[in-house]
Amino acid sequence: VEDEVKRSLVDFLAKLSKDGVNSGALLGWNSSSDPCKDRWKGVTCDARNTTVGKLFLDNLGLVGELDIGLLCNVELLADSLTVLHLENNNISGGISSEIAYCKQLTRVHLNGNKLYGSLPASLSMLNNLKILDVSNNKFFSTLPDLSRISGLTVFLAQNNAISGEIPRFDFSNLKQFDVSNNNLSGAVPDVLGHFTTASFLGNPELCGDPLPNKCPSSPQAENIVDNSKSSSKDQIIMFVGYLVLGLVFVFLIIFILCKRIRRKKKIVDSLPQKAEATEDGDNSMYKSSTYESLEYKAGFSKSENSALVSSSLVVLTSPEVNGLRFEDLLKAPAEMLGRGNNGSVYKVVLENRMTLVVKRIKNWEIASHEINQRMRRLDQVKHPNVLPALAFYSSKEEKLLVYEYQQNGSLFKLLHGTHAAETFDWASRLGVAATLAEALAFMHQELQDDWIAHGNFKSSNIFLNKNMEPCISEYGLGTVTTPASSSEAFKDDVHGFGVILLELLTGNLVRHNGVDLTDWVHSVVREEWTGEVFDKALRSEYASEERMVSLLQVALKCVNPSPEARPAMNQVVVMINKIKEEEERSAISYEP
Ligand SMILES: Nc1ncnc2c1ncn2[C@@H]1O[C@H](COP(=O)(O)OP(=O)(O)OP(=O)(O)O)[C@@H](O)[C@H]1O
Repeated sequence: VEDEVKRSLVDFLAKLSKDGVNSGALLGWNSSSDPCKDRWKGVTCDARNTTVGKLFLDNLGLVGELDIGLLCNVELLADSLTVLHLENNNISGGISSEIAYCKQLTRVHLNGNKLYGSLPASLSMLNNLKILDVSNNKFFSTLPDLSRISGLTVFLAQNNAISGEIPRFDFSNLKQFDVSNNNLSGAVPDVLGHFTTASFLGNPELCGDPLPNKCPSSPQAENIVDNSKSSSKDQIIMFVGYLVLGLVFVFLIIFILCKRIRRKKKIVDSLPQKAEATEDGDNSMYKSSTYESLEYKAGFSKSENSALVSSSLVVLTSPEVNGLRFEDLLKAPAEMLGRGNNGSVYKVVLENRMTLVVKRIKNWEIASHEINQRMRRLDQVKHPNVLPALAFYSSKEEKLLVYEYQQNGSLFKLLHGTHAAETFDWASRLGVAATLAEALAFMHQELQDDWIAHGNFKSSNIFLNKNMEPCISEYGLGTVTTPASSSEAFKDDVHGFGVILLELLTGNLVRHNGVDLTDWVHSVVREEWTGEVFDKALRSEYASEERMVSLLQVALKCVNPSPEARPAMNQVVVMINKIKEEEERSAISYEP
């Protein structure tokens, strides 16, 4: 490490003493040694020990003035420093605008000090910043506009004295945001439902959703109503203008309503007797005045329709749908749930209250007779954690699959939804991983010789059943039909399983801000900072960190870029069960 870097680090720490003693001496920082080779405490270097990457100086009781300039004005250090941790000390002073020169910073943790002044606008130049924690300090003045930093996922500034309005933030990307207990004022921006009252409380002059107090009507609007100075002529013109606009609007609504009622009447007339039979099931769609049939929703044309005759729907062996006819499906009220890569998905409520999901597959490049064969084979292989197809239809023009509707949603939603993660603890996540591994291994073993892999194994295809157990859906909808390509497809499933493990461990999306989850985890682990990958919601469960690391290792084996190097699913089961046993043993030994 260059002398200039050493000197600036020593000078930086010289301004921060511990119990009146130069903390440099305590941590072994002196210009005559090397921060990397001589392992200065709190310093992490690159793999070749030539540049300083991270400073961890948390909880050291450091007292003195923060001088960011000493770090960021030295080009060699500014170009390599990615992490600055100074949490929970007694440091005072402010953040100087020179912080912008430390362009590589990704994490800045300054919480729990006595820092004051304003947060400099130059923070917005830190393009790589992911986490900025300045909470529990004495910062005042206004918040800087950080909306340009697209990768910012955590912004914490609670418990300061910051004033002014909340500037723009990219709330769609932020995972944590807290500005509670400050002096902020004005309206809370649209947080897209990502954050609750807790993030904004304790700012008496802040108003609007999600806070309970509404904002007063805007001064502009008040002006229009109250402005006694505006001439009466202007007022008359404005009044007439509003009146005309209002009338046009009312006519437009009446016109649209009439059109809708006429259209709905046509559909209702074509439906069989219904709502009475659906007393306590999911009959909301029947009762709703806006439902439309699957036939209408999916837009089956008349010519196609005549080909869709009841005898052509193949009902598989599940007793729940015995005697289901195609007409029943087509006439049942339907709601589109989404459009995936392979086609559209509809929720359909039958007359007998059963709620089904109909998946309409586009461009499934498999011959109809092969689909027939495959679905019948899949029907013979039952596992409690695999959702079976209940029925299917396959013609040249249309391919439909019918599943039972799962009202508890997907694993994807559980992990990444608004109220995600907090209640999804480590033991449950490990349980989900073990159950899925066993179910997938079972299916692989049974269907190896039929060359039927899952084909699209991902968290949005895993659902939680009535008992909140994970169930694999859409097994066997891939396009593989040869033994050679099937072995690759089985390995793709293992990769998909590895990615699900990474989602369970990190709580992150498969692709976030253009960064692939697997690449990100690899890069963090390579830098020997494995603890950072785990979901914040799991970090309180320190006792289990060893098992989390073990599960991470299993995940990394599964996502190995080379398919041959990935383990088979039955090997994965053995590895995960071992981790589960260790977890159970440690849980017992922790019991009082
Ligand atoms: N059996 C089911 N029960 C409840 N919801 C379902 C069921 N199957 C699918 N869905 C929901 O329907 C929507 C669309 O499903 P789809 O499978 O097309 O999406 P996807 O998994 O993102 O894409 P694809 O599987 O085509 O790659 C999703 O919101 C999904 O949660």
